Amino acid sequence: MKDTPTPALRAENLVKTHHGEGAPAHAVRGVDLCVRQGEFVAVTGPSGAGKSTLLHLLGGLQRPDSGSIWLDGVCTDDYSEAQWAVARRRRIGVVFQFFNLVSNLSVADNVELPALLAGVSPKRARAERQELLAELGLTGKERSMPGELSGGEQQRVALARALVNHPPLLLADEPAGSLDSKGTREVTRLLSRFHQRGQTILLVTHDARMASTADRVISFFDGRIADDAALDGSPSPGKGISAVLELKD
Ligand SMILES: Nc1ncnc2c1ncn2[C@@H]1O[C@H](COP(=O)(O)OP(=O)(O)OP(=O)(O)O)[C@@H](O)[C@H]1O
Repeated sequence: MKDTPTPALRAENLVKTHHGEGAPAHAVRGVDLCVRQGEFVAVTGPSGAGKSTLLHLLGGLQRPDSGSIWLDGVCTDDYSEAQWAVARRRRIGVVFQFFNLVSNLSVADNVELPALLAGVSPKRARAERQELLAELGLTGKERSMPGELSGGEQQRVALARALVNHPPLLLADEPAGSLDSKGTREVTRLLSRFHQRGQTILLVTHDARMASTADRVISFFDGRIADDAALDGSPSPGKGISAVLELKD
């Protein structure tokens, strides 16, 4: 019998309701998800569907009301904030729409920081940073401050920072959402390149062209997976729209 490889990420029956000023927002309403090692999954769907909330849950940036998440087969149910922080340093890279770089640190320091926090030697952190910045076309920008860079350059720095510790999983929340078409093409190309080298990626995007570069596109609607399609035509690994319609009947 063949062994099934451990998924990079698995979620079971995730539920999250936000309690803000108005009525509660049922952002994620019972999501099951499995992402294979090396898979590139895009999550699309209308504004307010719950995509960002899902990504925040998967990265431990928000806690689900119920449900479980496994990273590389390890259940995170009992993770403390500190354990999630360590996971985000070593196992999960995260990039956001607005880059979230530390504005008073240089490009080099922004990229090296997660490596140093993970206990990597300064020499090794410098070498990793140099290699990634070269790969991302940012050689010569090491001493620049984030505010001196274009949006596309800042997002490439954010990608370098997210990948400096070689995390097995990259979560990207609208990474091109504040970029022009050139910046969007750049980020799309880079994600594809990292994916081709084996990086597991979960990408939230409104951009259909960007989503089409993934192996698999999940359509999110009203807090649920409405469709889950492998783009190469192989059988879908998750629920399809029919399952959701059945659920609603
Ligand atoms: N911190 C919060 N407090 C209260 N409500 C929230 C919070 N975050 C999200 N929501 C609500 O939860 C729902 C899902 O939001 P979410 O940002 O996850 O959707 P989305 O699909 O990512 O939307 P967009 O594409 O516009 O970013 C929305 O109704 C939103 O208003």
